[in-house]
Amino acid sequence: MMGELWAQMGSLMATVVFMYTVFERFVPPQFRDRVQAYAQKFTNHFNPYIQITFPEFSGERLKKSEAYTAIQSYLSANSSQRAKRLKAEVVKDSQTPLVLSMDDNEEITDEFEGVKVWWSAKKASTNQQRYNPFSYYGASDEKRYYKLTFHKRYRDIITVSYIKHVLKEGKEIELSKRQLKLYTNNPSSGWHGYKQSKWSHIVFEHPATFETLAMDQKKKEDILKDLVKFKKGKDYYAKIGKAWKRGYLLYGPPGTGKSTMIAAIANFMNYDVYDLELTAVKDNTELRKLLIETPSKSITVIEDIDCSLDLTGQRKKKKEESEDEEPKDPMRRNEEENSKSSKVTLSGLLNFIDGIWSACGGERIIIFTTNHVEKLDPALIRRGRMDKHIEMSYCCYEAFKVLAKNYLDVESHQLFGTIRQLLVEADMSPADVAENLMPKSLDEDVQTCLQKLIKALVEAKEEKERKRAEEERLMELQEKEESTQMEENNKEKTRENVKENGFH
Ligand SMILES: Nc1ncnc2c1ncn2[C@@H]1O[C@H](COP(=O)(O)OP(=O)(O)OP(=O)(O)O)[C@@H](O)[C@H]1O
Ligand SMILES: [Mg+2]
Repeated sequence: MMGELWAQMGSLMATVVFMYTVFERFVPPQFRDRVQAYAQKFTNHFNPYIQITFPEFSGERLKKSEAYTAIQSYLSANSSQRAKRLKAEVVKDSQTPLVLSMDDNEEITDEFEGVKVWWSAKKASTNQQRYNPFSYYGASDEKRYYKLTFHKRYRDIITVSYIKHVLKEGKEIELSKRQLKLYTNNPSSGWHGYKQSKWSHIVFEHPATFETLAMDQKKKEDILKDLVKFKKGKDYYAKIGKAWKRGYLLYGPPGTGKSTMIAAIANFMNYDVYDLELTAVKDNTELRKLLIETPSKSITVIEDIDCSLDLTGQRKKKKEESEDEEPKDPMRRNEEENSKSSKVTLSGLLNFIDGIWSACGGERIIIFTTNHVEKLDPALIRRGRMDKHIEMSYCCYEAFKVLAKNYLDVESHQLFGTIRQLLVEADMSPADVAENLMPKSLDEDVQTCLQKLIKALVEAKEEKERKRAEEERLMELQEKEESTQMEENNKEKTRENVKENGFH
């Protein structure tokens, strides 16, 4: 039986070799293309399978194809179990340094809605014999590509749904595996020249997560729900005709976890962070250039927005000017306007966030933080612009319990009751609570750390009471002064009346 099969294969091979020799010998080169095309047509007529290739490099400038990379990730996720020959590569910017993918000429099968397809990784050498120093494929001029084969009966399902599904999943796998980055803006003096760019980055490795973030549980769940809704909201935002972006304003006293929350959001969403230092931005034009370079799936952060700029200045100045009775010297006015236009302004920032920026790529989050929400211009924080205002407050009992679990690995203790009471009476930031909870030496046990915190809380409570008493004293003093002043004014008025009317 086997012998017969070998004999048949041998004669088939011989026929192929014979036909190839005839083709090379007798068909003149100018007709070879045409003969090949006819032969292809002939075989296609009987071949029920369709093949699609996805080359590694495409386009005129031979850019690495996004589709190829996405397919590679998609296939890698499965091929390490299914393919027998694997290729191990060290991939830059990935959480797992060694990535396994199917080796050249290896084939695996996949199934989609009951349809079977075949994927193979191929490598072809180009005809270029000469060494080409500008080649994208390296000295050997090898072209790699993936080949997808399926039955022509399933043409629609594969070309319409399956390929879309592969690319989407591949991209998601890529994103979940990549290392997050923290970008900071370079001063514009360094924007030009070789290899200079507007943003510099380092690997973002902040360990903060929503589990370790100490805050009111309900508030935390609320934020998480909001983020999940945003992540899945592509179609929803398109339906309502709104740009797919979300603005958060985090406000609260120092050390209450605003920056920690940003890190937790980045880790949860798997987004890069673009930390925009406004004081290093010269004017609105520069601001636009920086913002336009932030990609989708990113968080743009502007910390301490109240300190970065006098964002309310412009509006106030305008008002003061209109109240000014004397018109200004035109030269001075010109100078002032020039200096104004060469700065980053509130309106420049807002116009850009609301306008063009929203149109260039979705899935972006912008976060402002401030210690003084009351100082911000209402225009900056109105709804629609900053979708969610999140107050990060002094440590409450629930937040303390998270910190005690994080720092001391305890969930209950007899001192918790005292601490609960003191947290209501004293104002202490989670940063200070954490600092007191952290054991400073090996012989500091849970009891010692909790007592340390109680002592600090008692001091904070006394300090708060002292401050309140001082404020009350000042208020009383001010009220007294005002009433004396009013009495004086009344007396003055009576004296004037007496003078004018001439009677007592
Ligand atoms: N809510 C919190 N949960 C967990 N850790 C916290 C929290 N708040 C503060 N911390 C701890 O305190 C440190 C300082 O907190 P963070 O920098 O997030 O405060 P912030 O609100 O951004 O302060 P600032 O207003 O000064 O920028 C963090 O490194 C973290 O360890
Ligand atoms: Mg901060």
